[in-house]
Amino acid sequence: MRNMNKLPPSELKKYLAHLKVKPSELIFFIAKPVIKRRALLITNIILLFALAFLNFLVPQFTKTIIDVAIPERSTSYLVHEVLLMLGVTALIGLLSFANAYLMQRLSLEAIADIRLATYNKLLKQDYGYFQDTKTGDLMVRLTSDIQNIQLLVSNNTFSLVSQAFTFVGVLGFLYIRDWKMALLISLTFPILYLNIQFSRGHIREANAKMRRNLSKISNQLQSTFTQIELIKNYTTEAHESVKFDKLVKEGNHYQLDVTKWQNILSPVTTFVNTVGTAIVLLFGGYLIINHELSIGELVAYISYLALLQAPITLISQVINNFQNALVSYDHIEDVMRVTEKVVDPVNPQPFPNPLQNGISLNNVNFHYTGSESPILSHITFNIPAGKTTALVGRSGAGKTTLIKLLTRMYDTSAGEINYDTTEIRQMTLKDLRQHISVVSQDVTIIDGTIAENIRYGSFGATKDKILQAAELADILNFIKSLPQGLETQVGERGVKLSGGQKQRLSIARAFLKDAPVVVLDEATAALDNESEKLIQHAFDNLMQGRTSIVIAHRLSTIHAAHQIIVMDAGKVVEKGNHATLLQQGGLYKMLYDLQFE
Ligand SMILES: Nc1ncnc2c1ncn2[C@@H]1O[C@H](COP(=O)(O)OP(=O)(O)OP(=O)(O)O)[C@@H](O)[C@H]1O
Repeated sequence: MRNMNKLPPSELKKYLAHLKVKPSELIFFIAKPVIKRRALLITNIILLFALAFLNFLVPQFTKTIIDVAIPERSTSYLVHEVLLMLGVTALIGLLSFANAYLMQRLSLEAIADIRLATYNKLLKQDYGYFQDTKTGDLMVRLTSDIQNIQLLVSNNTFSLVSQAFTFVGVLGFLYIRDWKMALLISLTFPILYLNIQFSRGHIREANAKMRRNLSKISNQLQSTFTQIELIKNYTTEAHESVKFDKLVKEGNHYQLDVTKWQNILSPVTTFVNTVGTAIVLLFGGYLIINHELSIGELVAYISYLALLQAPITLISQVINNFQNALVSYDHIEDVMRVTEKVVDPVNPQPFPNPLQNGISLNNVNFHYTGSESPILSHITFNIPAGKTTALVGRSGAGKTTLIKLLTRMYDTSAGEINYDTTEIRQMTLKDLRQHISVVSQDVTIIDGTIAENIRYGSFGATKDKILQAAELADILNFIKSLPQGLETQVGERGVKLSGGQKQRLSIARAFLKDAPVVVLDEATAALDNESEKLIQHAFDNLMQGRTSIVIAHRLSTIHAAHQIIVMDAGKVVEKGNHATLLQQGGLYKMLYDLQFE
């Protein structure tokens, strides 16, 4: 996946000014999973230092060849030194390979820890968190943001450490040999650094704009193809063409900007590097003429110069990677620092199974975070064990919200919900939710086979159990009619399931779960009579002997409910059974009459 999350430097600066995290926190964050892999880390550090030392050694062979072997006219010494040089270079190649491979392993393993921790933290978040956060933002955190951090745990960063070591060593060596020459060379370093920073800044800016332009172009293409009927009916081809042309030209402008800065960077860098070489040649040449330096030493100095220039290029890259990682870390910390509100108790009580009395709601109030107006107020009623309670009311009355409280997707703002005598917050979320099956209107079908869909959550279930659950949910005949039966792929590419079939599949899933409490949210979408009967039959089977709460949209289906709770604008306005409520002539009767007019 292309990393879309690298900000252009102009925005990066603004972002960095408002970060909630400190650079030291990022270092600690990355260091933790890296240090945990002690063996890999130590091996990599040893390899890096060995490489730094070997790189320092190579110019010494050239020096010896020019200064000793050639003047002494010793062929054996010459061959000996050349072979040694080749051997060391081959060793450098081998160690570089091992270092790159092991470094990548360390990086991938450490980042896997961070990715998993972020994913687990997200999974633990309250249901409400996902309602309030954009899915796209969460996706970016787990992909591009993590990728930015991974760039920091890379060979570049680590080799910067070893190159810095070489840098200090070589520069120190040069200062001791000839401080004037070393000083003059050092003067070229800030120029080199500023040139790289300046040009790279422009390249990054233009690159980021180019990425945005590319995504605009792809959006324009997508909307053109999906809205082709609209375009043709309103003859807006010319209008769309002008928009497209503008985008392409904008892209060209950024592309040319990248080319311009890349082509400024490279000759300027070469020139500044050559100025360094010229200084060495001038000074070195002067020293040779005065017999203060050997030719071999001069050649070695020129090789050392390259070792001094390499970390300067690298440092600019690492600084940029660090800044990007800092922004991404801030994003990840946004997730990490959210504390869940719906949490397990310190001393949990077990779910009272089997329920003796049922579920009671005492003076329950609720409002969503951010909205002050109550969605539910003063809700008090009992849901008797082993019987069916129906919730009815106009759209928006708060029925679904009430059900979300029963499974503790949200905590009540005030009041209590008790399962027998155990208050809902005294049980662990896992224990509570394992004892409740929810069949909601928006059935979730996972991308997989029919068997996988039924088995979801009861992973150990045998094939016989799955078939039994399918039969009880009135979906077995349909499954048998499919050529691949239980192994048929549903989801994106597979069989298209009808709304009714999806509902019955989720009822089968609930049968397999076999929880003592069931919550059914009847589908509001109109189903044909046959499908409705099948679902009703499956529902009746599921409710048999269980404590059931059903949100009924079609009032014909709840004649037999033990109790009907009528809600309006977040309050319970009527309670009773079908006959008594009709007699009362209130809201229930009105809704009922409306449906059968
Ligand atoms: N996540 C949310 N944040 C803020 N308000 C919400 C949220 N979900 C629902 N609401 C509001 O809460 C009220 C009750 O909604 P709820 O879904 O509980 O009603 P309902 O009785 O189940 O309706 P329907 O029969 O149409 O499904 C509505 O006014 C709705 O706009």
